[in-house]
Amino acid sequence: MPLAAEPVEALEEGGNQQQLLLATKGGPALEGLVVGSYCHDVLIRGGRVVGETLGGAAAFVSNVLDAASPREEEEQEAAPFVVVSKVGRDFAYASAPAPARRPPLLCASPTTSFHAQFSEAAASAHAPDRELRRVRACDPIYPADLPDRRFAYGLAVGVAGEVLPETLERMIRLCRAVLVDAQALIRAFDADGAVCHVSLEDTPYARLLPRVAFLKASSEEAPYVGVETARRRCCVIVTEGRDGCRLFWDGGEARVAPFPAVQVDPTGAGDSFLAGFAAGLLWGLPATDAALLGNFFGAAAVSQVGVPTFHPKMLQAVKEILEDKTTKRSSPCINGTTFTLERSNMHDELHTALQETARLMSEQQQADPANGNGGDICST
Ligand SMILES: Nc1ncnc2c1ncn2[C@@H]1O[C@H](COP(=O)(O)OP(=O)(O)O)[C@@H](O)[C@H]1O
Ligand SMILES: O=P([O-])([O-])O[C@@H]1[C@@H](O)[C@H](O)[C@@H](O)[C@H](O)[C@@H]1O
Repeated sequence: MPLAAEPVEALEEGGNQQQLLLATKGGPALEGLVVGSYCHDVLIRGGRVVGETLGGAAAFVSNVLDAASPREEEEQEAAPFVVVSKVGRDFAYASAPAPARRPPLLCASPTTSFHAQFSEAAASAHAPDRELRRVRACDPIYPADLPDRRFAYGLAVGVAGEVLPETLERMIRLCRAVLVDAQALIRAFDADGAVCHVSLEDTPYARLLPRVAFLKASSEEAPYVGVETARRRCCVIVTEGRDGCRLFWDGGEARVAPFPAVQVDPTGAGDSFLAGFAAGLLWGLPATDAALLGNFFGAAAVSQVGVPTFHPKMLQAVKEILEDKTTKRSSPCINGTTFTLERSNMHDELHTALQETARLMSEQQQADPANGNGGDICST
């Protein structure tokens, strides 16, 4: 599959071309660009507020990229990626790890805020598990808000329509490969702020799809994406909650098995999936194998309320598995010229090894009363 970015020569707008070339030469080889705003999440069940947390795909994505990206020993602190995010002066989580590490741009408008209303009944695998209402919206992210330099990869992860079509286009110009969350493209909001969806084909984003590498949608969003049309333009990944995910491309498809999890809060599962998937590509895995890492971090996300904290032992185990199973760390697919989509012959081994880690972590978490989760937010 060809990559999305345009040649460096095309980067004349908005900056000095020579500077751009220098920045690319001197910068980290696998620097990423994450575009989407942090937000406030209020979790509500039965008319009662049961949680208030940092939200926004950018927060969940940063958390997983920092945890799972391949890194040299001396880069322990933070993985090489930039976050372009906007919040208002009311932002309540400036000292949380993700915003503290990569501070958002401050705006006069308030921080984007969502109310997530969970149904009283336990969610089934594919039924919507929550109703989302956007109660406040921060400014959009404009093309001029993005840094003037090249990136190995970009993640377009808006939650409230903040990634404008022209901003996505600019990302495609700056990044060698762009991964997009469909929720950044097809969300609309009714008069009350309730999230609804529009058909991707009817949006200005549709024409950009052939220049996108991967488009991720939840099974609720998939009908609005139009998988059969979209798969002819880029690789489409449909996440299916506790059932894992499927990949669709022009001429092939694959199902990728899930990992065990005790769900306490489904918020951020899709975001964490996408970041785990991107990390898998950075490790040099083919897309179908990288989706295993997506499923792993999606499962880890639902096991905690809000942005999850990963146990260092779990991360060490995952890193050892990836070091053992990947051979191409020095030339990851995301930095090459094409993507391999089909599963490798060690797909099942990788699943088994990660599953063992997921099972151990899940058991530890259930046994540990200090994990602070206090029960399942999304069901009674
Ligand atoms: N209950 C669960 N058990 C295990 N894995 C889960 C569970 N819920 C979600 N996941 C993982 O997270 C991914 C994204 O979840 P999904 O619910 O499909 O996305 P979204 O949060 O966008 O609605 C899934 O593909 C799966 O890998
Ligand atoms: O749960 P998920 O679909 O991965 O992503 C979520 C968004 O849908 C939601 O709008 C936002 O408020 C959450 O913080 C989270 O980013």
